[in-house]
Amino acid sequence: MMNQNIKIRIRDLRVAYGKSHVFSGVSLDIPEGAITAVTGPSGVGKSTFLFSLNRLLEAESQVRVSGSILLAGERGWQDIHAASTDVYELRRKVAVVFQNPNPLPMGIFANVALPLRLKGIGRKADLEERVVRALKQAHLWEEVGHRLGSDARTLSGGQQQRLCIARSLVMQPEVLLLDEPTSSLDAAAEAAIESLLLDLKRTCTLVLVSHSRRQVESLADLEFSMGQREKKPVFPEC
Ligand SMILES: Nc1ncnc2c1ncn2[C@@H]1O[C@H](COP(=O)(O)OP(=O)(O)OP(=O)(O)O)[C@@H](O)[C@H]1O
Repeated sequence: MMNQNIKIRIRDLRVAYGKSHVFSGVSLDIPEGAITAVTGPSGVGKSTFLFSLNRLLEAESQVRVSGSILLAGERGWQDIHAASTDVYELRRKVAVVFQNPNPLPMGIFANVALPLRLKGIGRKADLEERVVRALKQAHLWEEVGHRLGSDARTLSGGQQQRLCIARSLVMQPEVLLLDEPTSSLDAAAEAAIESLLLDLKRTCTLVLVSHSRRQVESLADLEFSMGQREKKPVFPEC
């Protein structure tokens, strides 16, 4: 049964790149401990919407975001755009997994341990305990536990994607944003990730951009379907 607590409350969200609006007036409650699928035609703004949820869009020049996004926490609602919000801490709580796996050119253990090391956690026993836990949560431990020093790029595509999920999980996020995480994978690797996502919703709130109707129907507790707006042509000056 779906937990009905709200984890993210979005009101009147609007995003534009320069003068071009991607979407406006988006209001949505994302339930805690559930999988919310974001669907819609190509170019409608699914990735843009997803990356607005942990302020990743701010890395883009010319982007304008308005409206409110509130994150539920132990001390009530946190406005993610408030001056008091630490953006690095926000991205620890609301982590992202991208479409293509992006392991760093280093060992399997080192990849997962990196966010901990960057945070100043360097004690060997702490690192080992947390990395093993994340690899187990990502359903990868059985396959890599005996070769933790191997270069992560020697893993298969599906294993690399689960490694990237482990690298996010090691910081114990509350929300995981997934941008078409299986689109570059074969059917077996896709099935492994899907079973992992179903497990993860026991500890995390998941927001999943997906183009696969089958995937949405088998995984999602809620679907947020973004509709295509009619766009007027804008010709460059010549
Ligand atoms: N950095 C950027 N600068 C300008 N326009 C951008 C930028 N990033 C995205 N856009 C535009 O914003 C719109 C939405 O893009 P977005 O990638 O969010 O769509 P999407 O629904 O995720 O697409 P797809 O399903 O193809 O991945 C598109 O028209 C795109 O061209």
